[in-house]
Amino acid sequence: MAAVSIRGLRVRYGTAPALDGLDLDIASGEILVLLGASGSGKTTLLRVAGGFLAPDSGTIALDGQDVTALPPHRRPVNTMFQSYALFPHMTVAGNVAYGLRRQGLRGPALAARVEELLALVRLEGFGGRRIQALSGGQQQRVALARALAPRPQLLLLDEPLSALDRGLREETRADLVSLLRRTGTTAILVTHDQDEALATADRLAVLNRGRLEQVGPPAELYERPATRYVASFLGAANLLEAVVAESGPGVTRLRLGCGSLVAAAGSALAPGSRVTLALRPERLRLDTDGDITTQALAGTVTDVTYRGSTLELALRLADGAALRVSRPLGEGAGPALPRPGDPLRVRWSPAASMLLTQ
Ligand SMILES: Nc1ncnc2c1ncn2[C@@H]1O[C@H](COP(=O)(O)OP(=O)(O)OP(=O)(O)O)[C@@H](O)[C@H]1O
Repeated sequence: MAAVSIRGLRVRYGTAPALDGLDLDIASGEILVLLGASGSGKTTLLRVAGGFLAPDSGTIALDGQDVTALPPHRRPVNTMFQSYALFPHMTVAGNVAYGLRRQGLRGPALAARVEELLALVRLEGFGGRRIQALSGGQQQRVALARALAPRPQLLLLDEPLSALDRGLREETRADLVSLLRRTGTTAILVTHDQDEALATADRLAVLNRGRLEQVGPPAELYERPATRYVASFLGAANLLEAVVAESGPGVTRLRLGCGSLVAAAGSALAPGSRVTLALRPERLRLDTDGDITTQALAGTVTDVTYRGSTLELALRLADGAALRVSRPLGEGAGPALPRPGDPLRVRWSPAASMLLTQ
């Protein structure tokens, strides 16, 4: 279980940089989740960390020891691939034992360690099974046991749950986190799934074009995104262009494209400067909710989607800008649902406004 220190990592394929001078520190035992659009450099970072790709420049160190030049089998890092890459002709025990044999473990010590690992992933008694005779979830656990077998100081997980169907994903995700915690494993996990990222990460790192846009605990990135990319990538966000009308202590007044003047928490922006106001759909309320928020925008309903636990509304504002609203549906919410064409006012508190300048 090592602390990881990545400094100035650069990788180029041809001319375009896949990693563009990346710095990242990961604490010992931490689960860092990498999130980013397709092509942002996530796989490239895992390949460099695993030793499968040499960076053009930069270093990666584990507990202060530079491992940048070490080949994959010489560094205390293991990768669990999206495809699991299990050996289909071997048994479950054979797969788990593979890396241990390469480390020189034999006989009863090897058998005991394999049993220990199978117990860890709740597959006791499955050692003699063929890989093809396992469910997807069980194969995932074999792959995890095999990856953890040599006690790697850093575990790299590339979309570890993507092969599982939805029902199994949440259960397996919780198992995976508990296993990483129990073994104290430092992990970098790549996922495309935002919910999974928010639920799994100690810290999230959002990559955009080979650079880190923001790194921090999930709630911090969700509540205080630093950039438009992070705001729109992590959860849904309405992004409204605005001009700063005035900026006083703790509060900024903005003129939106639809002409409305609204207040947002935060200050120290020059009047006249262009900003983006980001609003989470679930932080918007309907006028009919009758609460104490201070400002409203008028729009027309363009689309209504009933999701059982929530109602998703699409609105169009006076200037044509679209606004998404998500409201929880409680008891008896059925009869009075808004309909396309209805005029509707949405309210929100200044504290729910996220002001973005980049
Ligand atoms: N072997 C390669 N040769 C040339 N370009 C590559 C190669 N591998 C990746 N790239 C490019 O490098 C950039 C980063 O790719 P990478 O696979 O790291 O992204 P990613 O974030 O993992 O994407 P995805 O989510 O689609 O897996 C992309 O622009 C990609 O096209």
